[in-house]
Amino acid sequence: MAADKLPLISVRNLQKSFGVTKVLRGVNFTVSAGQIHALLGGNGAGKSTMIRIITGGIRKDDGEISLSSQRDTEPKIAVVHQELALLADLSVAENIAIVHAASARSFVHARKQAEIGYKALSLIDPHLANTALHRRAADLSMHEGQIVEIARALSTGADVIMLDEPTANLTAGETERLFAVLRRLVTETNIGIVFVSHRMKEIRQLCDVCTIIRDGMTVIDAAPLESLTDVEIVHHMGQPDARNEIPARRKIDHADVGLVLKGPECAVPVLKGQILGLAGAPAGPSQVIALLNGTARSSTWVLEAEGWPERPMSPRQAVELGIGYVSGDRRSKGVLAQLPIIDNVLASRRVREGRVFVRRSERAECLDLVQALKLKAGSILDLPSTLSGGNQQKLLIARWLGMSLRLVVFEEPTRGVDIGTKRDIYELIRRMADAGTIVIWWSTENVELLELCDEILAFDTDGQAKGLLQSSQFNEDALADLTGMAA
Ligand SMILES: Nc1ncnc2c1ncn2[C@@H]1O[C@H](COP(=O)(O)OP(=O)(O)OP(=O)(O)O)[C@@H](O)[C@H]1O
Repeated sequence: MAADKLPLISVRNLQKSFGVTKVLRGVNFTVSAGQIHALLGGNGAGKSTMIRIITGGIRKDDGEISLSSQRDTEPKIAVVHQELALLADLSVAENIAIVHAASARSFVHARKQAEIGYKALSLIDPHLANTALHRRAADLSMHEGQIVEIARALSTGADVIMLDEPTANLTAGETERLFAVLRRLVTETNIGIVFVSHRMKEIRQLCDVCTIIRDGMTVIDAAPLESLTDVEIVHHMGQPDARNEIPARRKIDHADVGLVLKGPECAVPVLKGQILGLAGAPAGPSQVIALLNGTARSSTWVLEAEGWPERPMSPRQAVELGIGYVSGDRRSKGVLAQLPIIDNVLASRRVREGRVFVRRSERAECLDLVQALKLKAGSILDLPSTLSGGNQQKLLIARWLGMSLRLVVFEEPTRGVDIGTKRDIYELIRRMADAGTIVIWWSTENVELLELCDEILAFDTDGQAKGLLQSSQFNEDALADLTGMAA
């Protein structure tokens, strides 16, 4: 067998149940050396469960797994999960170096840690490499944490690196750099890479082959990507309607200004029912978002809207004013991990209406919302941790569905969401806007902003607002230029 085709991971007929739910029903998966392998499937198909079994996080019920290395060492697999897994009290350098086990102890080794951290980080973010090595992981933004985790995985010297939705939260420029590094690693060191993503454009840009899992079974096994069209891929994933067009927009009344966002040297009027996209690195959009969701303690941005203060003083006040917010950081700012799905879904209604006692009708109310989003859950009394990543994201959106809101703020709402569900979410966003709600939406996926928004406010990497694009001026290059991310 040619060295570059050596199977590094070989999974045959993998089976796994959680209680009575059979999640994996015969998964085959082969990752070869020198290959970037797209692992595809709808939300809840079983991708993360398989990864957790391969890496020893949970036990299989049945099936064969064999791992090989190209060196004379134990095979090593590094994973970047959808949810960040940094040790909050350790520094960035310590977090990166910790995977190099024996070197994480003495003073000399502390210097070594900084060296390892610097080398790893400068692969994708030279600025972070120069500034963040000694910061505590707890003080990093989600975006910075994501970069640190990826850098850590890249620095392990693993035979296979698995990346689960790594580009959510990365800007276009960072994604470009990451892809270049991955390609270089594969060419120079002949490792295998597994890329789990729902972003078709990126999959095509980066990957050589794909495996598609549907309802816990492999339906396409390591096929070259060029042998499948997008429509075929989506069809194999069991999402026949995924390429439906989003219905045309209702006409917006241009005299009907709902609020004005006032920033340093700019004022952006936003019409009722308008979808305003925020594009660019998080520095700028996160200031606007913090202003709107009531978490900004001081801000260079203020609001001007009838009956509203310049700045909501707390998240509670924001909800009471009729402002909804879907956080991009679902683990620490979104999902209420200790409460069942029903409480998670109904949380904002309860805050808004000051409900203290749980109403009997709430069960039906929750089931309606779960159904409207096709949220795949065993029972609404289960904890959110039993949901797949994409379904946890739907849970956060369900929270605001059907509520009468003046404004809703979305932060990467399609993060980890499969292609079919993305279209459902786009439609929901459109419907909210058509009902007169202002939608403010930050996404790092410029393509979706260009498809759905009426206007896009672009920020450069330093957080300065650089321009407001009207829909007639929309194109990818203009947006890349304004956000300072032209390739
Ligand atoms: N501990 C658990 N208990 C019960 N069910 C679980 C548990 N972990 C996962 N599941 C279920 O297993 C199914 C597969 O989940 P998994 O996370 O593997 O999907 P996925 O393909 O990675 O989806 P996504 O694209 O949304 O991340 C889901 O329906 C999920 O609800």
